[in-house]
Amino acid sequence: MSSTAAAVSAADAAKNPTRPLVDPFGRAISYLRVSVTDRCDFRCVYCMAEDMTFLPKSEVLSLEEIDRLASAFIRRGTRKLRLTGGEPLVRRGIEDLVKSLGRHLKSGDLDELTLTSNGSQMARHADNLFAAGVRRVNISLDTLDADRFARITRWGRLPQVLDGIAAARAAGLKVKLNTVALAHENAHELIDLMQFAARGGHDLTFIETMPLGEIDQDRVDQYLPLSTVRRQLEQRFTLTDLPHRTGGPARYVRVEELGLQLGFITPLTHNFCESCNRVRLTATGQLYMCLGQDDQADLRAVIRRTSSDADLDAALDEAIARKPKGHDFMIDRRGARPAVARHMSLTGG
Ligand SMILES: Nc1nc2c(ncn2[C@@H]2O[C@H](COP(=O)(O)OP(=O)(O)OP(=O)(O)O)[C@@H](O)[C@H]2O)c(=O)[nH]1
Ligand SMILES: C[S@@+](CC[C@H](N)C(=O)[O-])C[C@H]1O[C@@H](n2cnc3c(N)ncnc32)[C@H](O)[C@@H]1O
Ligand code: SF4
Ligand code: SF4
Repeated sequence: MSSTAAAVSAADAAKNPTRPLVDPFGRAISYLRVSVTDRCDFRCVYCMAEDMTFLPKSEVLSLEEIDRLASAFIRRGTRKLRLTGGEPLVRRGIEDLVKSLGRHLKSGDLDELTLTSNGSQMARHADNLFAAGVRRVNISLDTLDADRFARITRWGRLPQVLDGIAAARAAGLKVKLNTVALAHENAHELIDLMQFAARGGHDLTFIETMPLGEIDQDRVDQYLPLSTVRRQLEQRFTLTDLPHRTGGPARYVRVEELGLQLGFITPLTHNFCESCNRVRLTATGQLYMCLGQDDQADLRAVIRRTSSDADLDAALDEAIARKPKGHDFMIDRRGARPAVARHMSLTGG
């Protein structure tokens, strides 16, 4: 962006700080995903290398800084806020942050405060999340087989996650399960996962693996296109398209025979960027305008330099003006093209 354009948006922001954030393609930004930590107690094979190094704690935003940035987005039109990670529930003080952000639900400035979690720590947090106003959580579950679970997550244990899912339900939270479709691991288990979700009254979303960051395995080997999965499911089940959207990228169907709401997240076989409504804040305060691109804006530098909301508004305008049209990642038989070197855990997916 030119310095003149930046100056114009800074002046505009100062005049009208509550103006919604709209990108150059006319897409309003109403969904902020915040990675509260890049650390995790699992090492999923599609997400991280086993010897992953994490950010020094000194670089990570304090809970107050996260609150300030998230609140600025809410003031500028964010209606949905998702805390993610790494594993958000391993961040010390996470319950205080959720409680504090819950004030925006009470004031009506936010429609949804939610979390994406691996479920390992959910059992001890579920009641407090509900009390803070969270009503829905997404929990990752790639398999129901304990050995396979240990192989995929490397450090995770299935019973702990199943307990977490049950505790979330018992606390009154609606659960959406996230399953990354993996060619040689869970391809033959997807229907079992659908039946498990239907029995528990959970929604379920299948996700195509995306080429972000170096991992120890070959992504081409892992990749299972969801267009193939959907065709196979259609031979056995009646899938009715649902208009219902959550503000996230999933397209939903109802699996009539199971009474299940099933989502497909298909960045590779069916790009959904044209209706993108979201940006991502990392634990160090970098704002990524697109999951599949490298460009970022350093919001930590802004809030550590000034307490002025007008300056922060100007920085948000400048960042959103740079939001790209979409991602460039690709996986096919010829290989995988990682558009970005960073791992999913840095931006929280
Ligand atoms: N390519 C792409 N993938 C995304 C985007 N947003 C979320 N995902 C992926 O979708 C998967 C599930 O993400 P979740 O954290 O459960 O969030 P969600 O799908 O927005 O959640 P809902 O609110 O339940 O719709 C993860 O693998 C994310 O990386 C996006 O903007 N682009
Ligand atoms: C990065 S994790 C962070 C939250 C939490 N640790 C969890 O696993 O749910 C968010 C989501 O991204 C998914 N994910 C991680 N790496 C991915 C990849 N390379 N491609 C597609 N989805 C991925 C995970 O399965 C999870 O559903
Ligand atoms: S997908 Fe989630 S649980 Fe698995 S390693 Fe990545 S951040 Fe951790
Ligand atoms: S890949 Fe980028 S543009 Fe596409 S939906 Fe995700 S964040 Fe939006």
